[in-house]
Amino acid sequence: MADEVSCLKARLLDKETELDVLKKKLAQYEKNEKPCIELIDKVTTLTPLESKPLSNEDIMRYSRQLILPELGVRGQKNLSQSSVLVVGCGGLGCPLAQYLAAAGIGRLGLLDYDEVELSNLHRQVLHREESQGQAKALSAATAVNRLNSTVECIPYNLQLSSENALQLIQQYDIVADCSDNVPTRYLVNDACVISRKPLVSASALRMEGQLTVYNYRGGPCYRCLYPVPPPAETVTNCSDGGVLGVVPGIMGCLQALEVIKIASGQGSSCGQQLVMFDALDTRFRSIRLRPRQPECAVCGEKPSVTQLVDYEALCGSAATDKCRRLNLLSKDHRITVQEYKVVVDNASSHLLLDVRPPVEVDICQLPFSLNIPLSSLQQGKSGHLQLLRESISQSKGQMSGDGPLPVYVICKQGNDSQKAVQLLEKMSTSEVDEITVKDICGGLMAWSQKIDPEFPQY
Ligand SMILES: Nc1ncnc2c1ncn2[C@@H]1O[C@H](COP(=O)(O)OP(=O)(O)OP(=O)(O)O)[C@@H](O)[C@H]1O
Ligand SMILES: [Zn+2]
Repeated sequence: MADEVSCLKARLLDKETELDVLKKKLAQYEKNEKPCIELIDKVTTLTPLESKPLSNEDIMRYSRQLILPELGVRGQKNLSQSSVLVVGCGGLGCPLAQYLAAAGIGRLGLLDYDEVELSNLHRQVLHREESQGQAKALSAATAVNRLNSTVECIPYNLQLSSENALQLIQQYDIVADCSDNVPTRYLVNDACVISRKPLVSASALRMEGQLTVYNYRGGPCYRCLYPVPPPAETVTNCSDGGVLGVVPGIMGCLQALEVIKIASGQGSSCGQQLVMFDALDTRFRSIRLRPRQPECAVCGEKPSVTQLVDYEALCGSAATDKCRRLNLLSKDHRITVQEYKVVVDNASSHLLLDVRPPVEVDICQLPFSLNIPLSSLQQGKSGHLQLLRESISQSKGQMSGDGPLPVYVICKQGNDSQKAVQLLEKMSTSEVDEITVKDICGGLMAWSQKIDPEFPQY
């Protein structure tokens, strides 16, 4: 009888515990359904993080890393008292924020001015299909909060600029650059040097990635290595060059690793080192970087940059424009997609030259276009030049009048096509003398947006 009673009591206790867990879970789901995270559109003043002992829940949650001698209780507590500002919640920022939150970082500032798009989802793994159109900072913060609600998450729907960077960065212990443009890289660097914060920086493009920690323990800053910005037209981003989603995933994880080592107190070994990842060969290489440069404009002995400057002017490119529109040609060397549509509708004689690489032509193309990639024109590939000459004389033969043959050059967004126009103009063959060359502004993406909505966007 007594056995029976204690057995029933034990079963009841089990059921009650199960019920409790289910109730807690339900409450959590209900809480997460609501947008419980507040999006911030200006820099606010943060209170310092408190030092707290690890709770039993913390001990259980972090148990698998707590027992690592490299981390231990001291390292875990250091993590929980550290704050990290993530600049950019894209391909790098998503995996970085995810692992920092999972590891128990104290405070995460998630900064991005942009909104989630369908073409982000193959690599920006915190965002979901339902988050399309939502601010990336909010979408990332919601996902992070679902993963670890004990992490204080601050989503900034802001563009990092010379006006707000110092005030923001000064409030964080470590900064992670997960942005995708050169002006922001210089801005983040200078703000970190001026605020004396370590900068964990990574990049990923196509099938390659790079990682370095700048301004750390006397090591170089970004400007020590790259004192002068590259010419704007030589810089490629993911929407121009493409990227395999897992590559920023790997680089963002490496960034998380370095942040965790710095925040926990173990220290990073990348302070004067560039780690390069080649995804094609699945190989990492590491090179030692030159040390801090005494003549560096920002961290040198007599710095000329002591406050933030105009980084878009410095780099000759915008910090927000994802399509980075180049402006290499005068107006009379360009036509709009609407003007080109009139040419097509009137069946006026012309040659349409598509200078995209074949891999993009495979995705979509306008009928009757001649495809010669910009790279082939630049390399002066004889087969391709011959093809161009033949196409010009063929189209010229079909012309009714005597004037030069109009050649319209198109690419994805209207940058490469401008370079091609410049190249064709420099060519001094007699065939080229018989043509007028113009770039189609905004390229095929403008065609899709303004002329033919059925034409795919990519
Ligand atoms: N100055 C800045 N302030 C805030 N966020 C920035 C700044 N510069 C870049 N970013 C953000 O950094 C992120 C970089 O990530 P990534 O290159 O993967 O994304 P993307 O710009 O969405 O890519 P895509 O070029 O394919 O559209 C972007 O979300 C971008 O909005
Ligand atoms: Zn420097």
